[in-house]
Amino acid sequence: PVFVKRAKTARDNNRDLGLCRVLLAELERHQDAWPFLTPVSQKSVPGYRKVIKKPMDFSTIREKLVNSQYQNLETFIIDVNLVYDNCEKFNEDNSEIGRAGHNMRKFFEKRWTELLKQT
Ligand SMILES: Cn1cc(C(=O)NCCN2CCCC2)ccc1=O
Repeated sequence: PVFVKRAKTARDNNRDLGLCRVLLAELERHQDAWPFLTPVSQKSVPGYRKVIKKPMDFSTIREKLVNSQYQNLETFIIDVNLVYDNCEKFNEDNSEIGRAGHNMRKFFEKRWTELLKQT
């Protein structure tokens, strides 16, 4: 009957750490990465500290990856998406940084789905 649970097939996570390294390297060298390479300066960007509760940037993600602070691919993807969500919250879509955020999110979505489809 339809309600009989089928055994969940776990996906093979053995390549995930390498995948995170590849993905992060591609994000860091993307031409639209410049607003996200280092933490937003809470001193020189008025309002940032108050508005953005969980700041995140590529150098912080790099630090966490190097220090084995990501449990799995999911927690890595959550941090990358936090970069883009913070950017959307703080910047107009029609602004230099707002557009860079949309471009970077699109690029990331495309690349991790491509890499995950790879056998
Ligand atoms: C993601 N984000 C970034 C900024 C920002 O100004 N980043 C510094 C960019 N500069 C580039 C060369 C030195 C620093 C402001 C708001 C925001 O949401």
